[in-house]
Amino acid sequence: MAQIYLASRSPRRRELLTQLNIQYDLVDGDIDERQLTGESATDYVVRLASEKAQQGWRNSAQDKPVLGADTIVVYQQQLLGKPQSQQDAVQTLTLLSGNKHQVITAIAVCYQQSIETLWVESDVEFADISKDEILAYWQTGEPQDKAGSYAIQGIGGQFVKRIQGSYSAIVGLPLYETKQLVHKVIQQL
Ligand SMILES: Cc1cn([C@H]2C[C@H](O)[C@@H](COP(=O)(O)OP(=O)(O)OP(=O)(O)O)O2)c(=O)[nH]c1=O
Repeated sequence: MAQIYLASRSPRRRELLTQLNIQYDLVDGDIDERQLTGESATDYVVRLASEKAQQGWRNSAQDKPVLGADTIVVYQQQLLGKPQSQQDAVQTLTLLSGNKHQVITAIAVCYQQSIETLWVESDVEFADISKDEILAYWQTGEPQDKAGSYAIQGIGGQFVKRIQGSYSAIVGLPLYETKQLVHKVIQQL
């Protein structure tokens, strides 16, 4: 029997949750992901995770907690989302090349009127990457649905020199923190 609902389309999040041995059913948590004017990166990512969990709650049978999550990539206060085009991805990866950026993942667990949230920030340092490498990477199809136009768990892993923080959070769900938060909410039921 499932213990929670997961409000996510992301195959990475499903795999990470399976790693925790948490049984889940899927529910639709689609929301409008636009950033509000003046909203900080952390406020934004926490709000999106919360809205996904709340939307999931509305779409569920409302008999189990709902987990939602969101991941963003930030370079010098600038939010680098999923690429809209090849040009967009080239621009993003050119900014990340040879520099350090942050990946922030927020999770939210919603049950009835209450919601618990947390966020995890990691630093990622990229090697220098050439325009040719960026173009070849775009051709693999991997950057398309990834925040910051790369996947550390895939081919993009070769661009990463160093990380400080949580590897699983960069992929999409911080394993340690997710386990703590889900168990805390389940115990309160
Ligand atoms: C930086 C980075 C991001 N990503 C992914 C994780 C997220 O799936 C995605 C960020 O987009 P999100 O909007 O957080 O998630 P999503 O749209 O894929 O899924 P859902 O909203 O349904 O839960 O980028 C990686 O897979 N690897 C990485 O190294």
